Amino acid sequence: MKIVHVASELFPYVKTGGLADAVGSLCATLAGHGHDVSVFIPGYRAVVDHRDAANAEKVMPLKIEMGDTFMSGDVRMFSPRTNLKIYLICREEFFDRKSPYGNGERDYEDNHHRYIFFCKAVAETLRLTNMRADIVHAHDWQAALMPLFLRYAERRHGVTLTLKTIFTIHNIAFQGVFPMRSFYRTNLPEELMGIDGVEFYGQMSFMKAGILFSDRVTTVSPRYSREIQTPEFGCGLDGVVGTRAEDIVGLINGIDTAVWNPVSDEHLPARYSAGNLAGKAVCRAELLKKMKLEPAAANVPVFGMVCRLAEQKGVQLVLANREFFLKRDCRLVILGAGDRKLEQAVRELAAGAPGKIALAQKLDEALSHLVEAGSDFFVMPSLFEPCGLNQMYSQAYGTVPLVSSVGGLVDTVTDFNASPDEGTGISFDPTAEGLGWGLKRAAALFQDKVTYSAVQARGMARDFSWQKAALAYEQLYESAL
Ligand SMILES: Nc1ncnc2c1ncn2[C@@H]1O[C@H](COP(=O)(O)OP(=O)(O)O[C@H]2O[C@H](CO)[C@@H](O)[C@H](O)[C@H]2O)[C@@H](O)[C@H]1O
Repeated sequence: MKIVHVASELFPYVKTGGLADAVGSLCATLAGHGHDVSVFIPGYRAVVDHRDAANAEKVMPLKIEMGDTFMSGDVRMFSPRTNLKIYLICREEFFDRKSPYGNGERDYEDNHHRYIFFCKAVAETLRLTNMRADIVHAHDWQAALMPLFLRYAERRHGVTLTLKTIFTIHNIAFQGVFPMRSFYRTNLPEELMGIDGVEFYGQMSFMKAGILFSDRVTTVSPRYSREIQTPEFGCGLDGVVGTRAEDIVGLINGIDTAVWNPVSDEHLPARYSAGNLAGKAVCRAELLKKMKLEPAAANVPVFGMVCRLAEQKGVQLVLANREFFLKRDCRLVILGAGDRKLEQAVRELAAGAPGKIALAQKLDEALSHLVEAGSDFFVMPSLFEPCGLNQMYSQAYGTVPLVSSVGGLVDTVTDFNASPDEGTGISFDPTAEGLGWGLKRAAALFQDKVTYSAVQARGMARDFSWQKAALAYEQLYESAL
């Protein structure tokens, strides 16, 4: 199949979160299965500067209609492996910036123009290169206008650009909602400004367009596909999602076992497997040392957390349970950055318990591997979680995950109290009390080494590979065609 992916992030070129991992691994796996895969991403500074892009071929210049004006840019392409081509939509004014979406304090004010340009440029490239895709698969709000632009370009030019369009919701909390006055930049028919189009409470919603106008919609876990049809999790789009109930399917993400594998992980000071966990103890000691924490005896649990410091990730629930960490003999390592208030609160928590609690307030891919490997428990008390990746990394690394029972966390972690013979982790309600209860159960479990080892071993034996996960996408593409 000729498959085109359109996304704002792609590991290892640009990553702010799980979207990059998911798109990167899915595309690489599909290419490995023999499909002809092209991925379009914006030519952000980090991507253009990446060594793989150094010899990118200039495909063509672009002139994109943006309302009553034309904006120029260019398309570059490189191929990091057989069957996989990465296309960069470049326009310095839009994408040559330090980070993809904002300056850390606020989002860029022209994000709507940037991603309208991006999507239009992808449609134009497909047309001018005569790519004739079987499937165009767009991810999240930044690519959500793809189905509309493709179908209108086809109508306007009398061509077929793709047979089917797929839209994946990685996180419905980020919708790309902008003032309706930006609609004129799309050059789409005015009737689309209404309630049956992109209108969302008087504004324009990119994500709504993706949900309504793609041939199929997917979410990144079965549970989340049901949750977002309810007011509690739908972020105002539950009604819109409900209209596509027949066409929506939840496909669980996988993990890239070439990158996330304790047997071969190059970021670790020692490697290990389910059969020989000696290396895990080395990683644990190294993690504590690196984070300037006191060494911990074998019966003192090390809790790890890696995430965007955002409400979604339940950081405030950890803060609400500060007494647990302060009073018990344990260690807590948090790697994360994001919301300024949460950063400040976690910094204060760590400052109040030197030697016991540490925060690394940055994005650090290598350290994230060490936290996964060196912790005994991974803390993930998300308020909502479309899929979540770290709970899967944790199981692969023999680190027992503590997760709230929402979204993909329900689909990927089995609670050991509820299922003593199958449990791979600890789950609880997404509340401060829920996490408190989970932490107490973790502390008790850690003293029972036989049960802890059994839970750990079952997690390590699970197959979360993309080899398996990508099959579901291949079946979806085939059934859509
Ligand atoms: N400070 C830091 N340093 C290094 N690495 C860091 C980091 N902070 C986070 N990460 C990494 O970023 C990724 C986060 O992935 P998640 O899937 O858990 O969440 P995210 O909410 O970003 O993704 C959204 O999309 C994905 C993909 O579909 C869904 O799984 C998820 O539920 C949804 O919210 C992991 O690889 C993690 O290790």
